[in-house]
Amino acid sequence: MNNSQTIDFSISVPGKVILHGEHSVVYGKTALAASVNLKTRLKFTTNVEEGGPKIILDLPCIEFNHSFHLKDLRELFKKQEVPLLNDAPHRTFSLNSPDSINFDKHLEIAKSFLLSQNLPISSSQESAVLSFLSLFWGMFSSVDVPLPNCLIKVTSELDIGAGMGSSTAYNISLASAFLQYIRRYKLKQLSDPCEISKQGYKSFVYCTTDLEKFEKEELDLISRWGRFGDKIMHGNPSGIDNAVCTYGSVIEFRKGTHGPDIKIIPDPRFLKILLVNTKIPRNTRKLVSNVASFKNRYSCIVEPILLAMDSVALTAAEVLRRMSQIGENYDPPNSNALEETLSKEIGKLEELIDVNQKLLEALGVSHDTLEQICHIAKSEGLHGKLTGAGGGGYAFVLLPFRGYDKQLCAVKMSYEKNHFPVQQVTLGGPGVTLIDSSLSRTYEQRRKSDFST
Ligand SMILES: Nc1ncnc2c1ncn2[C@@H]1O[C@H](COP(=O)(O)OP(=O)(O)OP(=O)(O)O)[C@@H](O)[C@H]1O
Ligand SMILES: C[C@@](O)(CCO)CC(=O)[O-]
Repeated sequence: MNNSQTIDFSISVPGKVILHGEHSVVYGKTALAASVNLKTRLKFTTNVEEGGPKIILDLPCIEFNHSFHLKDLRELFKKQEVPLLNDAPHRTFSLNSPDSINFDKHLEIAKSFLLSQNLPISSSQESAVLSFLSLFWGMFSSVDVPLPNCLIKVTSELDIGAGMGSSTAYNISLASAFLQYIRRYKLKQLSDPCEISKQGYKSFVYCTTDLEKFEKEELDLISRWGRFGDKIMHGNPSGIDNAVCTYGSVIEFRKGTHGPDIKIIPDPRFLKILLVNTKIPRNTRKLVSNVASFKNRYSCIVEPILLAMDSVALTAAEVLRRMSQIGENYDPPNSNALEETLSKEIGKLEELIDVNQKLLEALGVSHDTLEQICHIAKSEGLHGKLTGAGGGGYAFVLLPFRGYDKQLCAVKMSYEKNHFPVQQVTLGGPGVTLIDSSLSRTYEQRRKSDFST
């Protein structure tokens, strides 16, 4: 690849809704989450001119725009190697080993770099920029690829800080963009294995067959780096958010000592929800730490609550699997019996939603406003619960299989009267999606020159 050739591409990443298992997933219990049709989008363009090589980071959602000069970033790379756990040597590190980074030290160095930039910055901007710097430094330090002179712009349809995974979608979009740039720069011959590590680092032989999409192993890598970025906002995230934003669809997730156990449930096409925004800001890290301290103080009470949450998630996963199967055979108008079964299955999901909301309340992560929203749903025969870390943010209300127009209209009116914004969303759908327009152009040029010779 020629250095002066422009690379531009877009990445889109969905937000997420946790259906069951928020908080209990942190303690190794099962959780269920789905992607939503609201996205974060990243636009990456190389070769920005004016004022020397730099990376322009444009984040309109949090009103941040700054140019980082490449010479400053190069200094950071030269002065300091990425710190590894147990002071392991750098020959043990590659792009494939985000988990071997000493995160606290890494973050400390990124913070002092940010301080040296002398930027007036809010706490939300600080988290986003630290994620950018940490991912950038972590992902580029071991690879034999020059730093990109580029513009990175991230926009989003997701509300920020409300439990819809905006931070994860942001981190996953950055990790995907850095990986795409590295692939575009390094992989000249598709399908040929290529060493991408610099000398002095652990060998990482990379191979891909398609630069216009990410393969399973590449998605796994993106998800692991996304979780690395999430640590800045969340402390020690369970990994469910990065998994669902990366792979999309509906996933059953459980943490494990050797990586998470992730089962993808084929899109249960009849799942529709109404998202209701409390407009109450909350902080995921704080809520997770409140539950930890509650559990420390009352382990014998909290443990059974977490166990009950596990059973709720496992039972709901079985219901969703049955719904997916029904979906495969569904052929209206000849499916009366299937429709009856579907309504019954959705009825079970409603019961599980009610149980879980009570359990979350007992854990101390609900809020009067979230309960008011669930109460309004109940008054119209519908069922809702908080989603994500709780304490504010969003609740969701499950919509029945059909015939819910009157109820929907009534709850929407009540929510609007109480100034809670609502949005109807579809669950499931794709995870990270890549559109590389410069690649299509390159192929087009290649095709043209093939014809002319
Ligand atoms: N589009 C974006 N542009 C820049 N920064 C973003 C963007 N989306 C999220 N962020 C960063 O993520 C932070 C919000 O993270 P937080 O975990 O509190 O909320 P969330 O991800 O929306 O909710 P949850 O993690 O519970 O699903 C913001 O303060 C900002 O630093
Ligand atoms: C509250 C929590 O369970 C979900 C946040 O989206 C935290 C986590 O899983 O890391």
